[in-house]
Amino acid sequence: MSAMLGARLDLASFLLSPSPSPSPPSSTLRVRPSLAPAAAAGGARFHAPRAAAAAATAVSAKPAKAAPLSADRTAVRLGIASKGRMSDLTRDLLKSCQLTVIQTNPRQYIADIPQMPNLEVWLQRPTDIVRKLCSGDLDLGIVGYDIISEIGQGNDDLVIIHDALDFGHCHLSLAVPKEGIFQNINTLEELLNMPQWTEERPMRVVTGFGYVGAKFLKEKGFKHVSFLSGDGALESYPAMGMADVIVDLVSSGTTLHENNLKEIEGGVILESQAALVASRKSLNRREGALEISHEMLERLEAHLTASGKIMVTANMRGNSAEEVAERVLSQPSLCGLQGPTISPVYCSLDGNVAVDYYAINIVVPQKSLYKSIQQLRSIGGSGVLVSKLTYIFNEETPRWRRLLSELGM
Ligand SMILES: Nc1ncnc2c1ncn2[C@@H]1O[C@H](COP(=O)(O)OP(=O)(O)OP(=O)(O)O)[C@@H](O)[C@H]1O
Ligand SMILES: O=P(O)(O)OC[C@H]1O[C@H](OP(=O)(O)OP(=O)(O)O)[C@H](O)[C@@H]1O
Ligand SMILES: [Mg+2]
Repeated sequence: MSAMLGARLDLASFLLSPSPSPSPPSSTLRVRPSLAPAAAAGGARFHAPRAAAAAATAVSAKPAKAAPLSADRTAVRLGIASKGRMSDLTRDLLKSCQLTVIQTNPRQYIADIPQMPNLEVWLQRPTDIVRKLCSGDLDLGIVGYDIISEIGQGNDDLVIIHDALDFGHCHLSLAVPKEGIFQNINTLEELLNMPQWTEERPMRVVTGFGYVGAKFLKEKGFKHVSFLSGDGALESYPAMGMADVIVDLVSSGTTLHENNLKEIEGGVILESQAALVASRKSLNRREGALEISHEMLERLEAHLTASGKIMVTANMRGNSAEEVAERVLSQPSLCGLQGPTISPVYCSLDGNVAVDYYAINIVVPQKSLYKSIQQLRSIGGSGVLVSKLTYIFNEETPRWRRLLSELGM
């Protein structure tokens, strides 16, 4: 399902901007960490989540405030998901960066990455990873941006190092039943203006995202709303009569569809994918944390830049490298990352060294492989070799420069 147009959080601007702007744009989440979900929602008629209010309170009671840096450990700590869909995907990504996580027993919660001897890997629930970054018990973490937003509550100590690890793609969305009083409700505006919502009978929202959900609805002008917190199978709540609408994660849209629910225009609260996040305090003060972050960022960027790209090598007859280059550059699919690399192929001819052929190297997107081969052939290319790329290291990554400037370095 394609994400609907609506207010979205801009991944790059959240948490990475140096300081809260005096009047943040409505699409940017930036909230004082001390606000409890209900308080963040504002107004007496915004009722706090009921069932799991305790969990929400626990988060706000210990607002995501940075604890003093613990001096009694020297290792840098990375938190990754211990179970669930993010767990294997995180390990797979690290493995692709030659950072294989070694866990001696699947029930052990500590593991290591041999290439990074000063790094401890802790296997934790995603929500706990964010809490422990805020409390100073972890230095780095890989979790979904949704969880960073919900649990981090705009805590300034959280800094996103890489905001697009290219897995765990989903969006947090408000969805309503397809039928009944919602039959003709297709936009957030229409939902807001429904006469049904009053102080006595607020719109009941079930969600695991009490903080972000309440903040969104408040910003959109909803006044009569009550929240019920649930951990899973939220799509069943409207049919059970326990909630009117839901705020939950969506990726394929199948769960909504199968439970007779629909998304509405303007109802997308945030877009999410896995991110590498750190504690600012750790990066500034824990020995080795910044160096490890740099190496991880470099490896991640190089791997993610290379994924989906291939290297094509071919030979081509020609009078000069320039002439061959002109032929190659005349083809739209053969321009490569920064133009083709063309080198002479030297051969021995009657006892002399001669150049009859040139070798061409180009990096092209995997999806345009066949088109590239056709174009190479059409300009006289032969002996085409295709190889997978593991890494593409560009110059210093902009994300690293942004991180340093965010840290005031
Ligand atoms: N349907 C989905 N598609 C893609 N990513 C998702 C989806 N649902 C959740 N995610 C991402 O995965 C993260 C972990 O999800 P969640 O905490 O629900 O774990 P899980 O894998 O479903 O395991 P469980 O719910 O059984 O604990 C979320 O924070 C989000 O970033
Ligand atoms: O759009 P879809 O591809 O259908 O995915 C959306 C579903 O995925 C997540 O649930 P999950 O699978 O984590 O189950 P849970 O509620 O038990 O955690 C989310 O809470 C939705 O229910
Ligand atoms: Mg789940």
